Amino acid sequence: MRKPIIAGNWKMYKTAAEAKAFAEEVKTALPSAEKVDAVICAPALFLQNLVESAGNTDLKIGAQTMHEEKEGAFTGEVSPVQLKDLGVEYVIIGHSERRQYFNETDESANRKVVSAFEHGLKPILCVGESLEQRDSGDTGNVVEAQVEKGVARLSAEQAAELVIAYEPIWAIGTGKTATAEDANEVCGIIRKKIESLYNEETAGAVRIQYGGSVKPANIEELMNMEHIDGALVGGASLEAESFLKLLEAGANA
Ligand SMILES: O=C(CO)COP(=O)(O)O
Repeated sequence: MRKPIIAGNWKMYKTAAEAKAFAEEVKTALPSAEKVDAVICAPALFLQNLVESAGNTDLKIGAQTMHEEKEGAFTGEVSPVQLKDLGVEYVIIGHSERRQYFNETDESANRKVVSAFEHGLKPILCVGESLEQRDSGDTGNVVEAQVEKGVARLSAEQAAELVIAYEPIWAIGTGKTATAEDANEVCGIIRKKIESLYNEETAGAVRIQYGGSVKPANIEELMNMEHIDGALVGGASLEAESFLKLLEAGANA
């Protein structure tokens, strides 16, 4: 049985005061950590304060990206060692917005995933097709290739610990959600790919999230699907009340 994982991706939203108020509200109302992993991936600026606000509650804090090197002359970047040092636990890698606007590739995502594991962070690797790729029937091939390149050099134990987020690009921030069946089908393709690259046990352990316009109104249906183990949520993770509803749905799945 895979434990559901609900992660909020705040992207470039909120002020420090808003971030703190969110954590203070959410941390007192979390469902049991035995039932769901609750993660907020915040702008790097707020990570330290959020880790402090979350304290020893079950609210886990994640970054939205990181550099692959542990240190160096990389102006503006944040290293995995720095994140780990703050008490950050998760890191989103290869989000489609990073791929689109910041030239990230499957290869750079792979280097970051490997580095995250090396430095004791839990990576959430994002994959997903564009509308054009979906319309031309390429979804399966595109996502399989992203997964294969993304997990290169990972051991079976690491792959089993990985979280993969399937986020169809056309569903992000558009209000368009993949149907639960379509999302489940692609998450199933991802799981099969992990099985072919590793083994059945690893494929059975890897957690696969769906992301793209997830909200309290549609999460239950998504979470009922066999291969969907959680959600990576943008807009609907910004308000405490909405995030708590998503966590509740995750805990009850
Ligand atoms: O990109 C996303 C999460 O990483 C999805 O964003 P929305 O939930 O706002 O569509």
